[in-house]
Amino acid sequence: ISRQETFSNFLVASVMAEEELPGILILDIGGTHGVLENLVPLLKKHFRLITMKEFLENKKEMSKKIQSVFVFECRPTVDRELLESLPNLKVIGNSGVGVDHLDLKMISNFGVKVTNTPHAVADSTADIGMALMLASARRLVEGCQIAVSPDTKCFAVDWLGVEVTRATLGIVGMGSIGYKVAQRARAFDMRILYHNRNRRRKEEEEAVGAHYCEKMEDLLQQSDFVMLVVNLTPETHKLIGKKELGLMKPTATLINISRGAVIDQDALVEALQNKVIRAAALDVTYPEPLPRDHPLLKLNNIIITPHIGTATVQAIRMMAEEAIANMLAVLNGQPIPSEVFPK
Ligand SMILES: O=C(O)[C@H](O)CO
Repeated sequence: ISRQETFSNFLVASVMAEEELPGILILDIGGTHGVLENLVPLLKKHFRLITMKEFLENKKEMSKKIQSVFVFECRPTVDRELLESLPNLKVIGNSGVGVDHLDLKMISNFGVKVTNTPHAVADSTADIGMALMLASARRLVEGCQIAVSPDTKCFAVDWLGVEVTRATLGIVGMGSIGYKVAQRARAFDMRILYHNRNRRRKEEEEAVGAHYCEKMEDLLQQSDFVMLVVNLTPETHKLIGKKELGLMKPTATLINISRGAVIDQDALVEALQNKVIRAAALDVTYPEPLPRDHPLLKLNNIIITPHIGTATVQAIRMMAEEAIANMLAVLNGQPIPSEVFPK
């Protein structure tokens, strides 16, 4: 069954009056430039939307109606105070795959389920990984700056890039996003290595021509491009530090599309300053955004994008659809497509 079909099974337009629909509270990071507003009609088919303003103005009545919280854009968190004020809350639908901003144990102690959207994010996040790899390899950002500067020199040999084609890509974290990256990298004739907690099935490895490295060190030593696609957990916090950067080739590029805290940023600054590695391309940092005087922003062998892995018209909508399907499944007592559990 295609992803779209799976979602639409759950997306039966509601025939209930707005008053009878389960109440949903939306948490967002603000400044969404109308993106969230575009999702409102979709949410309204299945839920009675309760805005934060409405909730705060009439807490007593509103809090009883809220059965779901929709966490838009992965970063706002749900704290104990909010959980204590929502006695009928059953589910937190996170739009996005990463749930490191949520305290899963605490939430589960309130009897509330958490769901995420691994399917909806996979293509767009894999695309941003490829985009960062290509942009860094071919020095696209510098190229743009040179093209618009008054003393443009075409074919400047002092800023040559490197080729992605036939290079070795090491994927750290071969979940659904990592696998999509491998599928794309195959089209570039890349040699693909991967490191994962669990080895993928033989057929899956063969389909993309990926070789398993039991030890991450082996992958780091051999790769021209290392792409980080792991979830942020206590085990992956600062997974890449001074020692790991030191194992990489001086010509290698580090790409991060997972979470900023997977890299020890101080060690990365040092490695980039001392040319321990060639370059880095990051869609994620900590904090986000970085303070304007952060040393990473002063380097010229780095590209940083502001966590835009899922910032496409299609992904945002699919994330909302997948989150809605999850939340409705919880509320209707059906099997939950993507539930996340505390470790
Ligand atoms: O976790 C994810 O899916 C993305 O980071 C969403 O922003």
